[in-house]
Amino acid sequence: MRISVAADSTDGVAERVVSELRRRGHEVVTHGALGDGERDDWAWACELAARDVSEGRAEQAVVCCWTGTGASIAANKVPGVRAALCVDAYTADGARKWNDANVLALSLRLTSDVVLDEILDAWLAGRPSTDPADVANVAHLDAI
Ligand SMILES: O=C(CO)[C@H](O)[C@H](O)COP(=O)(O)O
Repeated sequence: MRISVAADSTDGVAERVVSELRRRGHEVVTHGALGDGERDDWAWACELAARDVSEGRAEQAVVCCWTGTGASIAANKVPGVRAALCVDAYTADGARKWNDANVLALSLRLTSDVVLDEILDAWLAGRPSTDPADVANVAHLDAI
């Protein structure tokens, strides 16, 4: 899968996100501090990754900032993006299952290497629920 990754810093797990995704066989596009001379402020970097998803250049994205909050807010401003700030495997699994999230937001501060691996395992294995109530909730997001 083609996955766009953005971060406002290379602190913490940002570079590990890229290496882990590549190790698992994914094609990774990078933005912000991980990119090549792009503006690395979180709002700009995370917008670029979210636009990759929205405009079909990537199937999913991972956006990172110190708290993860700004990254998720920026990504969620982009039409068609459902970004979820995930702190563990449970929230990552739920984000894929119940929210059909297409952008994973991470806190560089909170996410240890071990927790990152668990989040990526759950996120990449996760599939959207086909329960009609879940499908209706996700469909309503476009109407809000
Ligand atoms: O968590 C963040 C935004 O939600 C940023 O990473 C945090 O504000 C630090 O940014 P900067 O290094 O530019 O001061």
